[in-house]
Amino acid sequence: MKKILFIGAGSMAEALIQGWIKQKVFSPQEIYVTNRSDKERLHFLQETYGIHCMFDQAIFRQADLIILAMKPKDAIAAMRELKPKITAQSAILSILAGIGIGTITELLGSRPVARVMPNTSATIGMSASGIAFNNEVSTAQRILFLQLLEAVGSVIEVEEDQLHAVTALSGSGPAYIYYLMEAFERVGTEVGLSKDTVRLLMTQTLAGTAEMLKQSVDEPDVLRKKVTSPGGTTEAGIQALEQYQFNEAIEACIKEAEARSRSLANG
Ligand SMILES: NC(=O)C1=CN([C@@H]2O[C@H](COP(=O)(O)OP(=O)(O)OC[C@H]3O[C@@H](n4cnc5c(N)ncnc54)[C@H](OP(=O)(O)O)[C@@H]3O)[C@@H](O)[C@H]2O)C=CC1
Ligand SMILES: O=C(O)[C@@H]1CCC=N1
Repeated sequence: MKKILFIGAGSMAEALIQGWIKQKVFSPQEIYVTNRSDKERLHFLQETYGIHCMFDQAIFRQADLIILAMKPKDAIAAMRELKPKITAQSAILSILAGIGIGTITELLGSRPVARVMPNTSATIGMSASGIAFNNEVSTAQRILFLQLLEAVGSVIEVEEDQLHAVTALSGSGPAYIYYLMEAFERVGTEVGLSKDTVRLLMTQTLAGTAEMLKQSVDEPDVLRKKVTSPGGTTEAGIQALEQYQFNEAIEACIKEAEARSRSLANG
């Protein structure tokens, strides 16, 4: 029986807990969760998933794996608080945006650390995660960390510095798509459809488009041109996107998010 300890009980901790329980990676009895002060939240998680939220402090010393899942702005204080409670035997899996492995080992001592950037689709086993390791991670631990992320979606190993870009793209990515869906629903209803119909049409369109990109040998621009008839509706739509500087907006979006990830390391 393993002891998996989450420090932080927010939306991303819940996504991983849900995913790991659903995929039977860990049983609820193996999962321990703590936060700063929100008792109601812990009660909810305990009732919903059957995990441990009120437990003996000895668990801190016995944890096989500790997951850092607080906001980056709270991370330094949380790690300072954590250090005296834990032993050298616990490995760390950090999902903190921006905060480097060097900072983590500086505060928690030299130990195996996997720095991961998942996304909230881990809830349904569809996360796209990036991962980087420090040199303390053994081959067996590396395989185990990869399995943990594969259980909740796909995972790709990157250089640690590239995790800022991963954060800007796939970490934040679900929010961009939800924002896009909000716009589709708003405008779709203006042009005569019900919100439910727009949701049905556009979720299937997003899923179908993603699957085409996965299965096709063609680049996105080739696939786009196959949709775009000369003088047709798509051409009119794309011209409007260009007129409203779609490319500039996307460039600013990703670069601002990447820069923010880098700046989160500095508090
Ligand atoms: N949300 C997302 O889509 C993604 C988030 N991440 C990363 O995951 C991390 C968590 O994000 P998210 O789940 O959205 O955050 P939330 O704000 O939902 O949750 C943060 C949690 O951290 C707890 N916390 C704060 N300080 C401490 C402390 N000193 N000791 C113990 N627990 C503490 C909070 O407790 P309390 O409520 O009691 O204050 C809360 O349970 C962030 O670092 C973020 O960058 C990564 C990928 C995607
Ligand atoms: O917004 C954030 O900072 C976190 C990191 C990626 C998704 N959410």
